[in-house]
Amino acid sequence: MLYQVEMTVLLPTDMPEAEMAEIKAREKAYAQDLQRQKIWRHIWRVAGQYKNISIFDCRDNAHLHEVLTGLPLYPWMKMDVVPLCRHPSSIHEDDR
Ligand SMILES: O=C(O)C[C@H]1C=CC(=O)O1
Repeated sequence: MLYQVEMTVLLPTDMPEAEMAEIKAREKAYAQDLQRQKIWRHIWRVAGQYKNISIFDCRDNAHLHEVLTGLPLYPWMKMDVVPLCRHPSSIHEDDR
């Protein structure tokens, strides 16, 4: 199942820089691993904001929940999830 997820990152301004850098490094590794597994299909930066719009391909809602709550930045994120289904005019066979 495909999901559009909008993630807004809201880090506290008083978080020590070293801690922030360590969390962001773990986040990047986690995100890139999921992209290699084809679970995190697309990620786009929303211009001018600490926010991304992503497409996930998960087995079901529980799998998406597991993936999102596993994000190292999850405690500092606002998530907006939109479940997607195939558009009848799509030419992409892997849109499900
Ligand atoms: O930068 C972000 O949008 C937040 C987060 C999502 C993937 C990643 O590497 O960081």
